Amino acid sequence: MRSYTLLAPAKINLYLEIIGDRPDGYHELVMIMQSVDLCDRIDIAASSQDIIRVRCDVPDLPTDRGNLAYRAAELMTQKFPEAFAQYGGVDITIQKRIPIAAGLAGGSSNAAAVLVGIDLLWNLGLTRAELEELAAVLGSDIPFCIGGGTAIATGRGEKIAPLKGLDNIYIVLAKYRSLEVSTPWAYKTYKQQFENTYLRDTNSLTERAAAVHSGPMVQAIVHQDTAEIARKLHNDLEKVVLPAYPQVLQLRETFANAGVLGTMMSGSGPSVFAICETQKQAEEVKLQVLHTISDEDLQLFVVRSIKNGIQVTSQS
Ligand SMILES: C[C@](O)(CO)[C@H](O)COP(=O)(O)OP(=O)(O)OC[C@H]1O[C@@H](n2ccc(N)nc2=O)[C@H](O)[C@@H]1O
Ligand SMILES: Nc1ncnc2c1ncn2[C@@H]1O[C@H](COP(=O)(O)OP(=O)(O)OP(=O)(O)O)[C@@H](O)[C@H]1O
Repeated sequence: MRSYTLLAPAKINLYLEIIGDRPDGYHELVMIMQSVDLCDRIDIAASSQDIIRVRCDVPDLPTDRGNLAYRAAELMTQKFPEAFAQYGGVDITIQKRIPIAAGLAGGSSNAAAVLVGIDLLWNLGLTRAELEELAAVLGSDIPFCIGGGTAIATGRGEKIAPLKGLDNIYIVLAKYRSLEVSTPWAYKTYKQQFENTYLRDTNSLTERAAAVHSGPMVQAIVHQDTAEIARKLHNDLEKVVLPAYPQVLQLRETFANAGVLGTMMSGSGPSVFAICETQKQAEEVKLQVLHTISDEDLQLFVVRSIKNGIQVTSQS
């Protein structure tokens, strides 16, 4: 039976601006996404049974349709019934390293890895654009996770324009294990408070996205100017999450006091990341934050920006 091992990286949002809402209940966004080298491992193997089976080393995570990896495999069986009939089912094994419900797109990245893995397993030869289109059916963050690296994401987050990849930037990620923030809650609360700022016509939305595309954050990325990137970090969802979750605010302040180049919440939280000058500083900041907030519930990781999304590491 053929099998593939894939690495599914986490993402952070260097920039997240909510510019409008949509008839489908989602929001119009302009985001700048960045993959980091904190990865889950996904093993995908052809199965002698005509079923999808998901196994995961985190017992709390569902292994049925509640798991995004399962749903990605199910989508492939629906879209490519002939290949499913020819090759049979799939066994998916997930080893989690990315904190769950963290704003780091862990589940999204797992789903992206399953799409890429089944494309290989079934010899479908799908293009990046075709994989992104399938990914968008499953979730807004999943298309980015396919190609990863550094990219602008617009629409509800599913339209991806790659940017020049950043050379090693060292980042500290922090998350309280037991703290979760609901993404629908964050967007709903933002709408309740800031709907008056939403752009209403297509031209204004396009113009705003174009302005971000030629704006200071993208310029900083083009020039690989880490300090400037760190100064231009932005996330509109902080406006609703920080007041409601004092622990997230405390992480932001603790990082800032540790002298990092810049710090921001990722996605809808509750993870907070900090951009550091060097790997050495990142390691020191991690220790300093662990010392300042002496809480066993707090997880910290030193990670590095990477230029790729889903990667195949071995096949047999
Ligand atoms: C916060 C981010 O992680 C930033 O990258 C994403 O915007 C969220 O991406 P995601 O988790 O893949 O989101 P989805 O699974 O597509 O949507 C979850 C929920 O978030 C809200 N949502 C999401 C994306 C978007 N552009 N507008 C929204 O309002 C909707 O209530 C939706 O029901
Ligand atoms: N393979 C998976 N890995 C992690 N969570 C999953 C997975 N499949 C389903 N989930 C569910 O999805 C929810 C969100 O988890 P996930 O780790 O993807 O959040 P996130 O990092 O906030 O995602 P995003 O940044 O895309 O909003 C969790 O409540 C979890 O139960």
